Amino acid sequence: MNAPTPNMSDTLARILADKYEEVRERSAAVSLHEMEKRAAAADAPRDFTRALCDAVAEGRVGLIAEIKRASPSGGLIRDPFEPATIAQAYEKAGAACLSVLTDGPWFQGDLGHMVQARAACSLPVLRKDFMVHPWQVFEARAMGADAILLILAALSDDQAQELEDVARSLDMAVLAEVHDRRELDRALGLETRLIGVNNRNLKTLVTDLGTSDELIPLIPADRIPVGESGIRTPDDVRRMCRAGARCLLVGEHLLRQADVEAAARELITALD
Ligand SMILES: O=P(O)(O)OC[C@@H](O)[C@@H](O)c1c[nH]c2ccccc12
Repeated sequence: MNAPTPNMSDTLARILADKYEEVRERSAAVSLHEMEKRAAAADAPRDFTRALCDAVAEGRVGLIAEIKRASPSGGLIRDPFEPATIAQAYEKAGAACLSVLTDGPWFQGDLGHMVQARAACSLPVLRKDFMVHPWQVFEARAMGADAILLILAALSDDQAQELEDVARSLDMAVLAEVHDRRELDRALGLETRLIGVNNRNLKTLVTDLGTSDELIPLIPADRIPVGESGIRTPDDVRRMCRAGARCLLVGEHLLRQADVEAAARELITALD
């Protein structure tokens, strides 16, 4: 388990260097075998992909609403920060799924936030973290996660395949995230139908909705495109929809509003 060589001006590389270290420490404290047992004993997963498809079939935006306290680009985003209350607001607004940041050093996230959010509602929940080792996938399921994110820019083909296989063996959904054509081609080699196009470049942290305009039309019809990051307005939602994505992952804009529920509803109903 070797971290890619960090180029210190590259944010993703720096995050990954910390993540490999974290996984090394945590998997020394709890063995892979023990984590597998905990995953097998967890509550049944909620169907993440189905929740998105149902929303779209009903004419809504399939919103994956994100819960995070902070981010490297946005700084402290919400304070006070109450994952359970936010989860309930998103559910009331009609969100299809949740995404909860669990990375500590860079997002002030915690697996506890995910546990609190999931317990407070009936929505399927994605563990948003930098997954590099099967141990983390078992840990995610053990703590209740219904889906994981696989960031192609952070993984070799073999790693992505191995992590997808573990997730599938646990009946979890996989959101494969890309931000250029090469990564898209690699993601299409996986079995998952959920292909996320991240408008944020994880090296520079700059967002550009043009990334979705370019890549979403290239996604085959048997997959489910998800537009990710930098989406703020009903116009942005319609733009993603014109590109071909009716499923969207939105965080910062919603979390900066006093009335999270109204803000989520505004985006979910933007196609009406
Ligand atoms: O807060 P935003 O700009 O609405 O973006 C949400 C989500 O797409 C973003 O948090 C994200 C997408 N891919 C990631 C990978 C790691 C960390 C975070 C992310």
